[in-house]
Parts: sequence; C-alpha cells; structure tokens
Amino acid sequence: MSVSRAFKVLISHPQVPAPALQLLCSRGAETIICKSVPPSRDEILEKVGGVDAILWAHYQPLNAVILDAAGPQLRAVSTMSSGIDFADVEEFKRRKIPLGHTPGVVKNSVADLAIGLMIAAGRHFHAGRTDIETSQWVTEHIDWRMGVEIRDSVIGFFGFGGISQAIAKRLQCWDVAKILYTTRNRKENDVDYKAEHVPFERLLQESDFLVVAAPLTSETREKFNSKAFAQMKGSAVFVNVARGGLVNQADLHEALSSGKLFAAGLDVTTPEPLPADSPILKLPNCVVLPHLGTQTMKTTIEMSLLAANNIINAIEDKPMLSPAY
Ligand SMILES: O=C(O)C(=O)CO
Repeated sequence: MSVSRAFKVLISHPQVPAPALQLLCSRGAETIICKSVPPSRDEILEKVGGVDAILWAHYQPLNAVILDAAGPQLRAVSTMSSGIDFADVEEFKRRKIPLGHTPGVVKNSVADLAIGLMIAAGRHFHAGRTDIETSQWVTEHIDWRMGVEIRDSVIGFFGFGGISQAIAKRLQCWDVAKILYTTRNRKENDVDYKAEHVPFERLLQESDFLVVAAPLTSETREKFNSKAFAQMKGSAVFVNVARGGLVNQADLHEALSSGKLFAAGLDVTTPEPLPADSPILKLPNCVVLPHLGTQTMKTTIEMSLLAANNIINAIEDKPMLSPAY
C-alpha cells in the first residue's frame, strides 16, 4: 500500500544505504539528501525546512533547534541507532512527534564485537601486538601474557536488552559457569539464557567478565566509577559496547593501571573521536576500538531499512515498528 500523497524526507547523511532510499521512494517519498561528510549542521539546517520526516543517520544532537528548523509539518523522525542519548526525547514527546530508532537490528553485530572484545582484552591482543613491535616476544617465559578464559567464567551484564541477550545466546555453548545481569526489573525471558537477575553490587563482585550494554541516561551516567571498580575482582575483564558516558574514564584508567582490574575492552569512549594522545590508549591492558559495533554492511542496511519503515509507518498514521518512546 502506498501513502496517499508525496512526502519529503531529509536524509542527514549521503551514505545511507540505497535500499532504504529506494524503499522510501517506492512509498512516495521525495528524498532530500545531505552531501557533507561528516554531516554539517549548517547543511542540515539549510535543507530541513518544510520536510515531513527526517532519517537521522549519525550521532549529532537531535534537538529543538532541528525540530524548529524543520517546521510544524514534521511528522516523523527515525535515527539509525540503538542508543538515542543524542536526541532530546522530552522535546519530541512535548511536540508529539514520533521518534523511532533501530535497536532490534543492531544486536547481532554488537554482540559479535562484544565477544571479540572479551577475548581481545582477556587474552592481551593489544599488549601482544606491542610486544612483537618492540621485540619483546619472550615465549620462553611460561608466565608471559597469561590471559583469562570465557570457559568456567561468571559473565555479568549491565543491561539485559537485545544486545546482552544476543551475547548470552552465543555464550550458551561456551561452557560458562554462570550468567548474571543487573536491570531495574527482572526480565521474564531470562530463563531462556539461564541468566540470574542480581543487584548491582553482586554483579560487580562476582563477574569475571562484566559487559556494559545499557542506555546512557541520567541514572546510568558514570555508574562505573572508582567505587564500582573497587568492588570488582582484580582478575575481571570489563567490556563496554554501550556509551562512553556510562564510565568514568579516569577512574577506569586508574583501576587498569594500578592492577585493580585485569583488562578492559572498549568500543565506546569519552569523547568520540578519542584524541590520539588519550592516556587510555597507552594502557597495555586496554583494547580500544573506534565505535565499530554496527559497522557491518549487513547491519547498516538493516538499520537503514528499519529507520525507513519507522518513517513510512508514522507517515501512514501507524505506530512505528521501533518507537523510541
Ligand atoms: O546503535 C547504536 O546506538 C550504537 O552505538 C551501536 O554501536
């Protein structure tokens, strides 16, 4: 079924995959595509006036300034992301503008990457590479670069949404000792993953691998700070695939450099991009990636299609497939 009249959609980034643009066009959309990479706020503000919908394909602030510039006819916005900490959700609610996002389709690629970080951090990928580059390859030492294994480990999740569940699903055949998670409320489907809902303190104290995969909110900001790291095992591996803001990075640096924490794997940092001289990059026991969680073509196409379908539904006065509020 096609919508009854043509509608205009601002595409905030020129590299949004073609299938999403084709889908929108097949449903009567005129797409107005921004050309700048990285996206230019000036270009967005110049082109957004009068559009019916916006496909927001990056992490810049999505706030009243954009909504004002778009105008009162705006009927739908969807991000191409799971996290929406860059969007002023209260402003969308106040204006009753539907806002969509794409959590359901990011989980698999982020889960793969999280397991990669658990292993990369637990098994010294970063330090091992540096050892080769600095001719410190000393295999004759039996205790050289001893790592920790996922097998027989307690895996803890802070947040137990789609990403954590996708990781837990993958780990079912890794012979883990136990899966724990902390969320505000117990998840009914935790039995599917043999996962136990525990208070935050227990999660900290018992996890051998602690994976952060929760939204950044005022409640979760810097939840992982010196007080939290002090309660974790000295042999623990800390992994963050959510947002850098959940972690006090200076406190994490201190915990890693003082040996209070064994290792960390980070796909997200504060700030992003991380400056090349950031102290966290100098730590041998910290693997840092430049926010690559969803960087596969398969997932990027799925995200763009879900964002396009969110917009089409809202324009057709139907609920978005994946509403953010
Ligand atoms: O989709 C998101 O919000 C991500 O940050 C994926 O890494």
